[in-house]
Amino acid sequence: MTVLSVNVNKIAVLRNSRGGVLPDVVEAARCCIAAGCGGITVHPRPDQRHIRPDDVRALAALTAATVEFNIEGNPFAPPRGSYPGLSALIAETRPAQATLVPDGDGQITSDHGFDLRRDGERLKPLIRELKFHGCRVSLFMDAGSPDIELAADIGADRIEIYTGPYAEAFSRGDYAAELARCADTARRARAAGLAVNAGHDLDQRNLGPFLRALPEVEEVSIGHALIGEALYDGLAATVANYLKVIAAARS
Ligand SMILES: CC(=O)[C@@H](O)[C@H](O)COP(=O)(O)O
Ligand SMILES: NCC(=O)COP(=O)(O)O
Repeated sequence: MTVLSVNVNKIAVLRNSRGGVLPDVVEAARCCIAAGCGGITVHPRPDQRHIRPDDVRALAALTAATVEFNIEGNPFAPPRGSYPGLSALIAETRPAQATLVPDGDGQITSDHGFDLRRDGERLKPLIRELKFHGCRVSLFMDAGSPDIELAADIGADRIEIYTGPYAEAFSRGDYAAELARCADTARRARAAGLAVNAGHDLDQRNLGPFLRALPEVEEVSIGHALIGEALYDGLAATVANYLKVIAAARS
């Protein structure tokens, strides 16, 4: 069954907007876990616009005996202030999975995958180090990328298909081509011995068609839409709704 990993970045956005401690990121994660999600995801960024290093530490403790913890980030981003760098944070907290994403600070969100012909050799030792810390390593990749097989060559365990273009096409009602591109990317990944994750802008409407077309997907990480929908329907009920969408797609 495809695992739902809830990204709680947006809880931290709301918390940081007032400079206090509420809403509590750990309490939100606890609620998602109690509702049945199989993982918690965070994307601590050097500018600490939302998830901070102490959030990562607290969530690592919460998830240690419950569900998978997935930390996303750019492994090339240098330490800044209390942000120790992705590798240091992972060495300290030992998450089940590290998802490497080539984001810069100037981006409002993730909007592209790796160019492994440019960055593959630089990533190799970092992937080795993360695996030494016991992490499964996933690389954020564009659907249709020519570099999928390279991800396996440099030691990654999984790819995460960037589903932003699919979600955008779905919202336009013209998504067959993007979905086929994602499905072909998943097929190539599996043929190269990689497992397949997926994420970005997935929601309760576009998730079902996506999963039906990609039976290989091991994990979807979903945050922005889920937290937004939870403002209307409640967090536990929204997580339960996503689990129903996943179960229906896999039945
Ligand atoms: C890699 C990915 O698609 C998500 O983790 C996205 O980066 C979320 O980051 P924000 O919550 O900062 O938009
Ligand atoms: N890897 C994708 C993720 O963690 C959440 O992305 P989004 O649902 O916030 O767009």
